[in-house]
Amino acid sequence: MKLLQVPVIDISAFSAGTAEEKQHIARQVDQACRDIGFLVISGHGVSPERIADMRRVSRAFFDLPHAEKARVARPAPDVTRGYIGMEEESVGRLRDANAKAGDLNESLMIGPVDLPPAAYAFAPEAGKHFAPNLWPEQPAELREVWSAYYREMGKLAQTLMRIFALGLGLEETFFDDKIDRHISRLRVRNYPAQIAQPVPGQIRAGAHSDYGSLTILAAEDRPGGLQVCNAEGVWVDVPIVPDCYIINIGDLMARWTNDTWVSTLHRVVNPPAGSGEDSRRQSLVFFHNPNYDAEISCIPTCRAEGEVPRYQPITSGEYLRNAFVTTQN
Ligand SMILES: O=C(O)CCC(=O)C(=O)O
Ligand SMILES: [Fe+2]
Repeated sequence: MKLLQVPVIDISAFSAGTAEEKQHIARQVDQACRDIGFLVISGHGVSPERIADMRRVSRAFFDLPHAEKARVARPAPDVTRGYIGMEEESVGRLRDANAKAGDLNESLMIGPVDLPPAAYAFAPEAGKHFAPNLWPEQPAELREVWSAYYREMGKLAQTLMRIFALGLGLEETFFDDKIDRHISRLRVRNYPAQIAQPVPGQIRAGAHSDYGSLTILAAEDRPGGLQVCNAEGVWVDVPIVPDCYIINIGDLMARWTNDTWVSTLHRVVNPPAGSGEDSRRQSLVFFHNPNYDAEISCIPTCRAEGEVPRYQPITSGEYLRNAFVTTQN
């Protein structure tokens, strides 16, 4: 039986657990990634204070006047840094070229906070993946709080990639050297309360799949939330469990696994009309991406002997650049 709802999985025993405990976690994660592409994790080890700090400084940023936020506006469509205003993006465009309505959220985004050696970070093949971050002047503590969170997400992603490796029948460390210079992005999305009615077809975030290896999302339980399209084509709500993260895999991971795992369509719907101020919602989203030069070619355990892989090898950096430029208005 395929999972049709997003499962909650406790990963706390992974780091110091027995081989059997690790396998148990990895098998549950493998099933979630095969069937629905999403899971909720408890026992991730990130402190509630760290998450609360992120929420607080990010909210203060979004409360600034537009002109102040625009000082760190994203410099170009393929430079995934800085501020993107309301309706400046339509994430639905990656799957549907006709998705025109702008998404009803604004966001701020950073990339790596600790650079590898310059010869690697600024090699021609690196493209803009190590472009400098654009730090707002206010609130003054944002830089420190976001940097610490970025580092912590990098560590949690490594643990998750180890669980993934075991789940895929690989050595636990299979992904380690492919993600040790990861080009991940941390993005906070602010979904303002909806006072005016959206135009027909316009929602908080259009139906899309994520691009990279995995996403770590701290969402809020507010009217107008996250839904995923399950294997029967039904939109189901993702449960918001206190102190848990929502994890999903992205297109690059699906490709890596030869579509053994699914990168699932998801969207953020509008709150019911009249929800008022209570419907303001903030998401902390960490998009984990492998090193730009990691070759994404069919993982050996993901195809039968003699079977031809579905996709050509491609580097992570090239794959991601193509995805970024498709969705910007
Ligand atoms: O805000 C959310 O719950 C999801 C956001 C999302 O899907 C994304 O940023 O890719
Ligand atoms: Fe997403």
